[in-house]
Amino acid sequence: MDIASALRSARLVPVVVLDDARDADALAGALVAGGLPVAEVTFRTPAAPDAIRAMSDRGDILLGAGTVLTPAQVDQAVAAGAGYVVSPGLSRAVVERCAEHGVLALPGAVTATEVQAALELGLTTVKFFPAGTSGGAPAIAALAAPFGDVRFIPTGGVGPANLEGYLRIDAVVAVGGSWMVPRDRVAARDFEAVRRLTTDAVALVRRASPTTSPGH
Ligand SMILES: O=C(O)C(=O)C[C@H](O)[C@H](O)COP(=O)(O)O
Repeated sequence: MDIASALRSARLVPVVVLDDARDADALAGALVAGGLPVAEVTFRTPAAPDAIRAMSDRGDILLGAGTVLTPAQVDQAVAAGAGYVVSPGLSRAVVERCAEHGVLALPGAVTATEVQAALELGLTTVKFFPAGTSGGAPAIAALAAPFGDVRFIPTGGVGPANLEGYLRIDAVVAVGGSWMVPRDRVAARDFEAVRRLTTDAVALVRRASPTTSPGH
C-alpha cells in the first residue's frame, strides 16, 4: 500500500511531540495497540530523529516526520526512516529535497494560492494547517470545489468534537491531531492512557466514517 492509501485508511494521524527518544518505542506500541499504526513525529524537539529511528525499527507503524522546515531536516528524517515528510507551510526547498529522496511531501496549504503553489510542485495532497483557525471544514469544502483533485489532511484544532465535520468531506483523506498523545501523559510514561485515548479516537473515527473504503 502506498503512503497516501495508508493515510486514507487510517483516517487519523496522531501528531507526536517527544521529549525523550527512549519513550518512542513504548509510545509506538501504545498507538499500535490502540489500533492506529501511524504517527507524525514532529521536529519540534531534538529527540525527533532518534524517536523516528526507534519507531521505524519496530516495523509495525507508518512514520511521518512533522514540522520539517529545512532540507537538512528532510535528510535527517529520511535517514531515520520516515516514510513521508510534513511541513506546517509550503517550502519549495523542502518539497524538492523530498522529491530527491523519493519520499512524499505533505506541505501545509490553506489558501487557493498555496494550493496552486503545491500543484505547481507536483503535489495533490496537502496538510490543511492550522485547520481550526483557517476556516475549518467549510473552508476545505470551498477549496475542494475548484481543486477537484486535491486532497486535504486538516490538522490543528481537530478533536473528538469536530472530526466528523472534516471526515465527511470527500476531499479529506485523514485528520491529524495530538489529543490521543498528550505531552504530559507521554512525559509521565503513561502509555496505557495513550492506548486508551487512541482506542477511543479510533472508535470515534469509525463512527464518523463507517462506509469509508480505500479509494473513497
Ligand atoms: O508542529 C507541526 O508542524 C504541526 O503539525 C502542528 C500540529 O499539527 C498541531 O499542533 C497539532 O494540533 P493539535 O491537534 O491542535 O494539537
